[in-house]
Parts: sequence; structure tokens; C-alpha cells
Amino acid sequence: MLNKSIMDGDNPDLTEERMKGAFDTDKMAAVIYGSEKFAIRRREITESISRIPQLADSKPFSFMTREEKISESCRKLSVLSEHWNQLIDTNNEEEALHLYREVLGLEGHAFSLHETMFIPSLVAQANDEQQEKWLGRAKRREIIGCYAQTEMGHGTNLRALETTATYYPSTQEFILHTPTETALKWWPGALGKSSNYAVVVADLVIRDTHYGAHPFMVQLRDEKTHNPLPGITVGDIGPKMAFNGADNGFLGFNQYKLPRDHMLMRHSRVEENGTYTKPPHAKIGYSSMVKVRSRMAMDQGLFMVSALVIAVRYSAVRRQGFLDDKSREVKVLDYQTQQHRLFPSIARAYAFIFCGFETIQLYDQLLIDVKNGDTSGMSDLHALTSGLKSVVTHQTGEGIEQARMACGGHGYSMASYISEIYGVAIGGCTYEGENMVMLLQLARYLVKSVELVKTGKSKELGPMMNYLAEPDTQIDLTSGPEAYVKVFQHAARRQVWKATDKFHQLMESGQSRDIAWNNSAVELTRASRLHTRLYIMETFIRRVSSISDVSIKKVLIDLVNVHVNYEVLDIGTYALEHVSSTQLDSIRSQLYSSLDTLRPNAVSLIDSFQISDMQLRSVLGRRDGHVYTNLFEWAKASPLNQTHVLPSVNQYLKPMMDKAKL
Ligand SMILES: CC/C=C\C/C=C\C/C=C\C/C=C\CC/C=C/C(=O)SCCNC(=O)CCNC(=O)[C@H](O)C(C)(C)COP(=O)(O)OP(=O)(O)OC[C@H]1O[C@@H](n2cnc3c(N)ncnc32)[C@H](O)[C@@H]1OP(=O)(O)O
Ligand SMILES: Cc1cc2nc3c(=O)[nH]c(=O)nc-3n(C[C@H](O)[C@H](O)[C@H](O)COP(=O)(O)OP(=O)(O)OC[C@H]3O[C@@H](n4cnc5c(N)ncnc54)[C@H](O)[C@@H]3O)c2cc1C
Repeated sequence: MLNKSIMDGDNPDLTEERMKGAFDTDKMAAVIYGSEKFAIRRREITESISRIPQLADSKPFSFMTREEKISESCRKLSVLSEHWNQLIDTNNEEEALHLYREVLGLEGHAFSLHETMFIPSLVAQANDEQQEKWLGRAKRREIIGCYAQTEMGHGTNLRALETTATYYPSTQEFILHTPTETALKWWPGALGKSSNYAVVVADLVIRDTHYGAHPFMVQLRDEKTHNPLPGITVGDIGPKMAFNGADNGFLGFNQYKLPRDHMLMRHSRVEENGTYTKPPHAKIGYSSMVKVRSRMAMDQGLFMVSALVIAVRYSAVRRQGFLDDKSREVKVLDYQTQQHRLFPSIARAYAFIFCGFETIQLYDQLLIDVKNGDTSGMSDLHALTSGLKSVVTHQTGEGIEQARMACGGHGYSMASYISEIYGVAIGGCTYEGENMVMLLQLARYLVKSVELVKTGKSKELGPMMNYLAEPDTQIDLTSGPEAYVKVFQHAARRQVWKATDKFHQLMESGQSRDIAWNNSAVELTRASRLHTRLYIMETFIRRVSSISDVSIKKVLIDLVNVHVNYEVLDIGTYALEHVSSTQLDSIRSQLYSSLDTLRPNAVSLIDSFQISDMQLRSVLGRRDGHVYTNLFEWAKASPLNQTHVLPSVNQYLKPMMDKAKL
């Protein structure tokens, strides 16, 4: 069987789609998840979870209040604590993330930041003794931690954080203090009610000198009672657009004492007498953010895939309207508009995940290099991940919203669960640095690169930047996907140079650097987006070229064709400077025929992600495709339908109607 999702009793329309698939979905899963070994482990973990009934949702998330969601995830975490070692290799981050996604879903939980930022901060920022003291405890989950950096008044501009950590050599202690209301930590995930420890980022002050943001390991709550310690004000910031299973929190310090060895001292140090040793790279303390940003292409790709699994499966069973055959309505997936809405996003999701693999590996390598004293790769990775997180979060938001609309009315129902996926995913446009701000970080790097070319130092260009020094050439669009890469290179190069020239001209006209930068900012962000999209396209093509299995490679080339045609058309206004409008028309025709080519494999392409029904939490997108029965059962389970007459009807509506009758 090529598509491993085929099961007796499934909706025949979906079975028909699965029969049409021209490749083995297990083999595709191995490509998606980086190795056959991990793809198998994912399936094994999912299977093992299904044998532990207490790990199942006690009712659909969409019928739970916020308090119920938080309680439900804590209940499951306590069940999980009995099974960690039997379910996963606890040292394997990807296995742990898969387990969390399956059991706890995407709405957040008490450990939301523990694995993703708290432990990584200890790994990257704590010295060996500190790791000895805290890392084991954190990994064994004896303590729960979070990452408390953002304040009510400042998130983006870290240099303006107001929380102070003032060192007193006489007592060999820091005093943590929140000097104003705006200095309250505000937003950290799992801070409000769950965490008893936090990595707190505060402005280090020694003898009136401010050394800027540094990380500190801070105990927030008593380990026995879980009550906040004296000097600490902590709580939940309230409901959010989504992600309401997490207790994002606030935190204030009132002259809170912290022993000297609680500053994380792998890279910078404060000696007993107050002597400060600066880190080998000024931004080394920002590593936890780079770590998360390096994961975001992968994580956002998976968010988009979840919405697409729902929309593509639903589109294969939803019949509405007619094409040739007037005796039976067609599957809406057969409409060109539906394919145009969904297939380019499938291509992007694959591309994001392939990029994600690369950037996760680059971060892991950087961590090793930095431990060995080599910080030279930090700027490259910071620039790359800043652009990537901004582009993938924005395009993921677009893709999920299209998926919702592709499901018509049922997409708007919580039964589809797409609105929750959307709400969680687009949080990524904001967290880990607001997208515009991060695009401008990449732009700094691009501008510097152009300056290198202008001053004859092209040899010093960083990875991926050589194209900035190359001349424009004729593009032969018949020469395959590489020709589309050339179109993107031309467009990105032109925009990067144009934005840089504007910035330089404004400075030459007398504007200060900062004002000239601000007056060029929109053009600079456009340059960053084009550069990043070029990187995504190149990575996608490179990864697909490296595949040896013929049937897998064939369908992925079809997907690359959808991608390159769609992407070039999407940047039409920039591409027009390098390709004629006649060529754009021919790209349009190729896009439509590539949608057609992909159509028979659409369901298998999204089935290949092997996202279980439990993880998907969508009534509309279930593997069995029995959409209408499932939808009706779900609606009947709504709390509103547990009585025929609601108390509010008796209390308000009936008396009102009765009064009107008098
Ligand atoms: C966690 C997700 C995991 C799984 C997903 C599953 C579910 C997800 C669902 C829900 C979400 C769950 C969790 C969300 C967790 C969110 C956590 C957070 O948001 S933590 C807080 C994040 N905050 C930020 O990101 C703040 C953004 N601001 C900054 O990073 C800095 O202020 C900024 C870089 C913008 C500027 O810094 P500044 O010190 O002012 O530097 P400046 O602009 O002057 O630049 C100087 C110089 O330094 C270079 N540089 C900056 N940063 C770095 C770096 N990290 N590495 C290397 N170099 C750096 C910069 O390029 C510049 O260089 P040049 O002078 O141009 O050479
Ligand atoms: C779901 C979620 C989870 C989070 N989890 C955590 C967490 O665990 N720990 C933590 O510490 N924080 C967390 N945060 C906070 C998050 O990191 C910040 O909200 C984020 O970094 C954006 O900063 P800000 O809120 O200050 O936005 P602002 O900077 O105030 O952004 C407002 C607007 O100003 C613009 N702007 C700001 N500065 C500039 C500039 N220099 N140039 C151009 N435009 C600019 C932005 O582009 C944006 O349009 C979380 C946030 C969310 C939404």
C-alpha cells in the first residue's frame, strides 16, 4: 500500500484519493522528518500514547474553559511523569516535542517554556558548576522554569529593560528590583502560575555602571508550598487571542536578594569583589532567542501543515457544484481556485520544514563552536534566523487563513480547530522579536554586505551573500527551477542594492544614520523578505535534488514546480524588472498545469506528515473523513446542548417574551 492511511470504513472519497497517491507515505515521512529512524519513532510514540487511556483528552478542547484547559494539561503532565522513559528517549528534544504535541496540543501548558527556553538558557549560558546544580533538576522536572525577559514597557528594545540586578560586593549578592510599573516582566509563558524558577533577564549594575541585559537564575516560589517568595509579585496576564492553556505571566521584584552565583556565568562573570568580565561576543546572552528562532521554520511549517491536513482532507470529501459530469457534484478539491488556495501552501510547508532542519543543525553547531571559544558564526545565524522567522510566520498566517476559508462555513467553526491553529501560529509574528524589527536586523547584515562589495571586499561576504556581488545575466526560464532561483537572485540583489543606496543617499544628504535608516526602512524590509525567500527556495531545491528514491523525488519535483512558479508570480512587481510580461504569462500557465499535476497526490502529500487525529484535534480533518457524522456528534456534545432549555432562557428570555404578550 503506497498511502499508509488507507483503512477499512473510511470515507470512500478519501480512500479513492489515497489509492491515487503515487508514492509511499512512510518513505515521504522519513524525508520530512529527516530520517527513517525518527519517522518510525514518531509512529511508535503515537502508538504507545494511544495505549494509555489517561492521556486522552477528557473532552474536546473547544468546549473547555481556560481553567479547565490548564487543569487538563496538568493532569496529563502528572500521568506523563509516570511514563516518560517508557515513551521517549528523554535526551531527544524532537521526541519530547512530538510527545507534547500529541498529548498536550498547541494551546500551551506548564512546561511550554521549560524545554524550549529555560533548559536551553541553562545549557548555553550557565557555567559547568551551575549546570551541575540546576540542569539535572530541570531535566528531571523537579523544578519548572520559564524565560522572563519582556517587560510591560519594553520587549523589542532589550537595551531599555528596566529591571535591575545590582551587585553588592559587601554581601556578595545581587538585588533584583522592579523600579516602575512598566518594568514588570509581562508575557513570559508559564510564568504566571506554573513555574517556580525563571531565567530572568535584567540590567546588570555594578557600582553605578550599567552593563546591560544579563541572565539570572531566580527562584520565584517556595518548593514546598508553591507560594511566591517574599519580594516577588507574580501572576497571570489574562486571556489571549489563543494559546490560553498557557499562563503567560507578570513578575515584579521588590529588592529581591540573589546570591552572586545565580548570575549565569558561562560567558560573562562578576567576581566576589565586583570585577566584571565581559563576554567574548556582546550578544552572546541573546542565544536563547536565536535557539527558538532557529526552530521556528520547522514549528511554523508544522502549524501550517496541520491546517492543510484539515483543509485538503475536507476538500476531498466536500462535494459542491458540477464540472463535466452533471450526475454527481464534484469534490471541491477539483476546482482550480481551491488548488491555487492550498497547493502553494503545501509547497511552502515542505520548504519551511527543510529549512528548519538546516537552521536547527546550524544552531547546534554554533553552540559547540561557542563552547570552544569561536563566536564567528553568530552574526550569520542571527541574520538568517531573524529573516526566516519573520517570513515563515507571516506566510504561515496567510496559509492557515486560506485553509480556513477553503473549508467554507465549517472552517469558521471550532470543529475545524483552524482558528486555534491560526491564533497560536501568528503569535510567532510577535514573539522572539516583532517581525518588522527582525527583518531590519537582517537588513543591517545585507547593507553591510553591499558595503563590502562596494569597497572591493566581496571575498569577505558571508554565506548566501555572494549573489549580491554578481552581475545581472540573461535568464532562460526553460532551464528548470534554477532559472527561478536566478529570477529571485536578480530581484533580491536589485532590492538590497536599491534600499542600501537609498540609505546611503539620505545620509549623504545630511540625515543622521538613525533617521536615514528609518526613512529607508520599508525598502529595507522588502530587501530582507526577498533575500529570505531566495534562501527558502534554494534550500527546497537543494534538499529535493539530494533525494534518491525515484517516486518520492518525482512528486517533490512537482511540488518544487508549484513553489517556484507561485513564488515568482507572487513577487511579480519585482520580477518584472528581469522577466517580460510575456514570460510571466507563461509562468502563470506553468503554475496552473503544475497544480493539475499535483492534484492526484495532494491527500498523500499531507497524509505523509502522519499527524494523528489526537494531535490534530479537528473534527473536520479526521483521517476517516466522515465529516458530517463527526460534525453532528461534536455539536451534540456541546455543553449548550446538554439541556433542552437553558437557565438563561427561563430567567430572561421567557419573562421578556411573556411580558411582550400582555
Ligand atoms: C518556543 C517555541 C517552540 C515550539 C513551538 C511550539 C509551540 C509554539 C507556541 C507558542 C509559543 C510558545 C512560546 C513562545 C516563546 C516566546 C518567547 C519570547 O518571546 S522571549 C523574548 C523574545 N524577545 C525578543 O526576541 C526581543 C527582540 N529584540 C532583540 O533581540 C534585540 O533587542 C535586537 C536584536 C532587536 C536589538 O538588540 P541590540 O542589543 O539593541 O542590538 P543592535 O540592534 O544595536 O545591534 C547591534 C549588533 O548586534 C547584532 N546582534 C543582535 N542580536 C544578535 C544575536 N542574537 N547574535 C549575533 N548578533 C546579534 C546586530 O546584528 C548588530 O550587528 P551590527 O552592528 O549590525 O554588526
Ligand atoms: C504568545 C507570546 C508568548 C511570549 N512569550 C514570551 C516569553 O516566554 N518570554 C518573554 O520574555 N517574552 C515573551 N513574549 C513577549 C514577546 O517576546 C514580545 O512581545 C515581542 O518581542 C515583541 O515586543 P513588544 O511587545 O515590545 O513589541 P513592540 O516593540 O512594542 O512592537 C509594537 C510595534 O512597534 C514596532 N517597532 C518597535 N520597535 C521598532 C523599531 N526599532 N523599528 C521599527 N519598528 C519598531 C513593531 O514593529 C510593532 O509594529 C511573548 C509574546 C507572545 C505574544
